[in-house]
Amino acid sequence: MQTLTLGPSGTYSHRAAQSVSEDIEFTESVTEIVQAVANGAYDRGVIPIENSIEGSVTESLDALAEYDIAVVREIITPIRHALLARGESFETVASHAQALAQCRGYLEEQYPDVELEAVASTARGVERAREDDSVAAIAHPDNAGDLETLATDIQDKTSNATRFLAIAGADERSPAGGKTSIVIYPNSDYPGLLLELLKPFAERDINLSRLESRPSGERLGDYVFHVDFQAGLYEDRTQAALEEIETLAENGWVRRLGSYDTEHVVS
Ligand SMILES: O=C(O)C(=O)C[C@]1(C(=O)O)C=C[C@@H](O)C=C1
Repeated sequence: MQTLTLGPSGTYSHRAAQSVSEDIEFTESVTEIVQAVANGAYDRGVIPIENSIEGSVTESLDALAEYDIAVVREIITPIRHALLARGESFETVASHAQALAQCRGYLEEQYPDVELEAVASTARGVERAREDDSVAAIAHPDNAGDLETLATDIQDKTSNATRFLAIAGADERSPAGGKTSIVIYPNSDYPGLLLELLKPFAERDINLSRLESRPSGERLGDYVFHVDFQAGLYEDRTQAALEEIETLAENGWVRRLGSYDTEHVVS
């Protein structure tokens, strides 16, 4: 299965994608991954969606609201960062913005004067450190190669974990699975709207595992809601809840991304 994920080789996305396929290619944009799967250029994509310290990967959420794809699996993996460099004297730390944020406390305490450089991925940061001895990288320790591992486990919490989604073409959307993701764009605004959108789940005892709002981009204060819940699309209660939500969102749209199961990858 041809799979596209965030590169270059050695990213955490790459590690998660290895549980999906052996045939992996790379790009340095999450939006491009979703786009390439939506237009059929790849069978699968693996994208980071949420981190336990830093929260949403907003580019991923926005791409899921924009392109018609299916979510077919959720992959949760612990994230343990190392500090890698050609030597001990460096002036800049390069990594993915999420990784820099996950190590904020460590960096402020140990290296208060370094500059932080956000790059497309952790593995791209490693390439920067390889090219330039004034740059250190934050990445998975397996990326060290000829670099020195100056510190390990530098994330601010040992429980640091990221949730990835495996995505496929819309024709592979499945009703089966213990979890479902949907995106709601009500395109209206009145007191109690969000309460009304959530009631159909509460009334059927469907547990929400996540609710995130993102700007619709249409006008200030107008939102798209990303909702994950612990039930499958195959269940009657899910279908009934979604029918009610579709009626409430008749000025906008509801996208059913699909049902899926969770895999925990420890690597
Ligand atoms: O840069 C990487 O290695 C990625 O796979 C991206 C990413 C992210 O976007 O959250 C994935 C896991 C970690 O949380 C840090 C970075």
